Amino acid sequence: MALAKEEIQARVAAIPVPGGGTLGSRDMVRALQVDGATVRFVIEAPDAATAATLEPVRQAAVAAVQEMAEGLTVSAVLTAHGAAPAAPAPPSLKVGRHPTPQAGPAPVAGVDRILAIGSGKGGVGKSTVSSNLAVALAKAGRRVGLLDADIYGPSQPRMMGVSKRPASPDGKTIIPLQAHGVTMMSIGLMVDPEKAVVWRGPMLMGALQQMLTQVAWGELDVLIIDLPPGTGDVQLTLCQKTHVTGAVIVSTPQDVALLDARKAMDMFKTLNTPLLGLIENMSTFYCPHCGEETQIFGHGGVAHEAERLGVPFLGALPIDLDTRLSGDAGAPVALGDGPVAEAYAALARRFIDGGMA
Ligand SMILES: Nc1ncnc2c1ncn2[C@@H]1O[C@H](COP(=O)(O)OP(=O)(O)OP(=O)(O)O)[C@@H](O)[C@H]1O
Repeated sequence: MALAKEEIQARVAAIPVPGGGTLGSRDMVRALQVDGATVRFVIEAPDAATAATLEPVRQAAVAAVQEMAEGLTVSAVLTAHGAAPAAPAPPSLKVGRHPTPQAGPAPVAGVDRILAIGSGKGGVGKSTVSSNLAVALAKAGRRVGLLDADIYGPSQPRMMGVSKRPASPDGKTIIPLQAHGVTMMSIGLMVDPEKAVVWRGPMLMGALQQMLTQVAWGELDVLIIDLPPGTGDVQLTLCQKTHVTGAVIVSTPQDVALLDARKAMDMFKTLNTPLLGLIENMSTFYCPHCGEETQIFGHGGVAHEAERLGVPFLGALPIDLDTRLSGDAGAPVALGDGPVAEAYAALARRFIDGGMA
C-alpha cells in the first residue's frame, strides 16, 4: 500500500457536508497523517452544535479512505473549534517587553487553580502529559486552560493542532484559542522564535506576565502551565509573580532523569510552591502484537522517589506509539478511548478528586 498523502487528502476533502460544500471547501480537515497503512485525521467543526451533526460525515470520510486500498487502518476524530470568532484584525499587541512592577504574587482573574507542570530536563514528555491531562480534564467536564510557556521550544500548538496567531482586537487583551474543549495559548504563537531566542531574562518575564494578565482566559477551574524544562527565569517569574496552586513534576523512570527532576523539585521548594506530586511517563511498553510488558527505561523509579520524598505519586503513563503519533497530529491520545486515554482519564479523576483541578 503506497498511497500518497495528497491522494488521501483530496479524497477526504471531496466528502460533502450538510448545508453545502465539502470538507475541503469548508476547511474542516486537519492534521492528516499517513504512517504506513495507518491514516489519521481530524475533522474540525466551527462549533460544538455543528460537530454534533457531523458524525455521518466522519463515517463517510473514514469509509471513503478505507475503500482506497486494502488493509488500511483509518481513524478520524471529530472536534469542535469552539465559538471563537474569526480574528477581526491582526493583533497589534506586542508581546515581549520588560515586566511591569508588581507588589507580590497575584491571582489570574477568573482562574481558580494554577498548576505548573515541570520537569528536570527536556524530552521526558512534559508537554505531552500537559496536553493530554488538559484534554482529559475537559472531557471530565472541567473548564481547562493550557498555557505553553516554553518560549524556546513551544510544542502545544503542534500537539493541540492550532497554528493561527491569536487576535488582540483592542491591542490590550489577547483572545486565546480553543482546541479540543481546552482554552489555550502559547507564547510561541505570539512571537517570532528567532527573535525570542536572544531574549534575556526580563523580556521572558515580561512575556509570561502578559500571558497571565492580558489573555482573556475567562472562568476556568484550572489553568495548566507547560513550563520549559529545567530551572530558569520562567519558573522563577511564574512562582514569584503568580499564586501557583502547586507544581507537578513529570519524569521518566531512569535515574538520570530523576536526578534532574530532583533539582526541579528543590527549586519549587525554595520558591515556596507546593509540590503536588510526581508523574512517571514512558513507564512501561505493552507490545501491540503479543501484549507482553517490557520496561524499556525501568519502571517504578518515580513512585519510589515520590515515596522517599513523601510526595504523592500521581500516576504512570506507558510508552506508546499512538501517544507520539497523536501528539504530532494535533489530536492528543486522551481524546480517544483506548487504554492510554483511560490512563489519562484516571489521572484526571485523581486531580479532580484531590481538589487539584
Ligand atoms: N508516553 C509516551 N509514549 C511515546 N512517546 C512519547 C510519550 N511521551 C512523550 N512522547 C514523545 O516524546 C517526545 C518528547 O515529548 P514532549 O515534547 O512532550 O517532551 P517535553 O518534556 O515537553 O520536552 P521539551 O521540554 O523539550 O519540549 C515527543 O515526540 C512525544 O510525542
